[in-house]
Amino acid sequence: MSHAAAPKREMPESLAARMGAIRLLAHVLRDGRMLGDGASGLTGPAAARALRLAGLVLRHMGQADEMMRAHMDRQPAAKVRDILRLALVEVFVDGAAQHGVVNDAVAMARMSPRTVKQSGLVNAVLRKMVDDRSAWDALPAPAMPGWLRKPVAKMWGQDRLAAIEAAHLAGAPLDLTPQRPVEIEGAVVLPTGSLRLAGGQVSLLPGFETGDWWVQDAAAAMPARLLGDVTGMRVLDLCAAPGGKTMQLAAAGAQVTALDVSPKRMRRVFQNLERTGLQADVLEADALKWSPEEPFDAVLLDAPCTATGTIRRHPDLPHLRESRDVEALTKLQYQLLDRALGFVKPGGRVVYCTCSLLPVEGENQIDAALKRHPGLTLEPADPVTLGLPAEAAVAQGLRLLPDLWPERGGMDGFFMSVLKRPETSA
Ligand SMILES: C[S@@+](CC[C@H](N)C(=O)[O-])C[C@H]1O[C@@H](n2cnc3c(N)ncnc32)[C@H](O)[C@@H]1O
Repeated sequence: MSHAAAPKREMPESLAARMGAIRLLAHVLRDGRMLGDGASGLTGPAAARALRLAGLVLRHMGQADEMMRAHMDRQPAAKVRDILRLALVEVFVDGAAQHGVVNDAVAMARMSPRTVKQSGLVNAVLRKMVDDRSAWDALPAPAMPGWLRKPVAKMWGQDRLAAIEAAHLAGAPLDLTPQRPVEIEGAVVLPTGSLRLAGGQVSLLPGFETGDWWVQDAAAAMPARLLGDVTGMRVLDLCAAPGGKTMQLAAAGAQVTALDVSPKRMRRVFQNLERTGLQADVLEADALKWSPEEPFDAVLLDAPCTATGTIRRHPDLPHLRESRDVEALTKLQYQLLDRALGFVKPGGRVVYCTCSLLPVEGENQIDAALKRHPGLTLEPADPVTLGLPAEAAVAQGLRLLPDLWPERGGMDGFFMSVLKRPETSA
């Protein structure tokens, strides 16, 4: 007797995306890797959906875990926990239909020998939890980890902290820095000159192939602008990759040297320059060891930092960073700042910036540098002439926070300052 092979049934996209989201959660929470580098194992719309779901879980994980603690005596194994987290967030935050979510959660638990025994538990506990909306609604709003909340609340107060955390939940729009006028349907021109879109596939937008613009948050586009007219100036972009600020400076007419220590990230600088047709001298070097043959007119130092100003677009960050990262980063920042100050001519300017919410990576670095270097001065930075809210002005420069421009969709957290070397060496 011959048997015809059973036709292979295609997995529905919703289940494939949920499985992809579970893989992404393991990638972040257990492997300590960043979201968004293809770890879902999917492509196309299912990959995008998996990424969105994993991001949603990472944003609301505190609430999901609290809900599980209230309904379960013992916490299940890591993968089962992720399956339950995803289901809770899909039902309570994303508004997904309960039965589909529960069925897929049970199906996912059954798929692996390590979790199959817990599929009954997933079914029973999930049915109870998804029926308990009032318990979910009573949970406190998602919050940043304590090591981040404390310094933010101390510096800007509880109300500002709550507004920043709300901005993180709202996510981020897509901002573009144009180098020439470009028409993109649905794009709004921000007061700072960036173009803002709700989202979309970047490579399909008009002007991508021709390099008319590059993706850059409106806040990230501000540090290079602090140098004013750079036409013909020799500017060093220190810590340059992937090259957002290099492109801005080159487009503004500077003779740019772009330096970064990471070969992988440097490839992005080359690709970006090639696509936009802009020019810069590109150097792969460690700024702590390298020295220029001739000092520069200006240096822009976009120092490595906790990147906590970008949590809106990177919900994995609070799960990947720890308070102990801060000490090593602040040390590297002041070393890099001292190097940058040594790379400019007497009277030359150094823009120091970080995409961090933490004053120790921003305001405090400038206070300390002014103490370390007698004769070093602060140059004024006026937010209003750049199109920013007046409240962005602080003693050390400009402080941008994610809750600024709430009606326009916010901006990344950023700190920036302009320092001027004395005309004569002390
Ligand atoms: C915040 S990112 C720079 C973003 C970039 N300025 C832009 O606008 O696209 C910080 C960069 O510092 C680089 N970096 C870290 N330590 C460095 C060092 N010792 N020397 C040179 N670059 C370094 C990292 O490789 C990373 O690309």
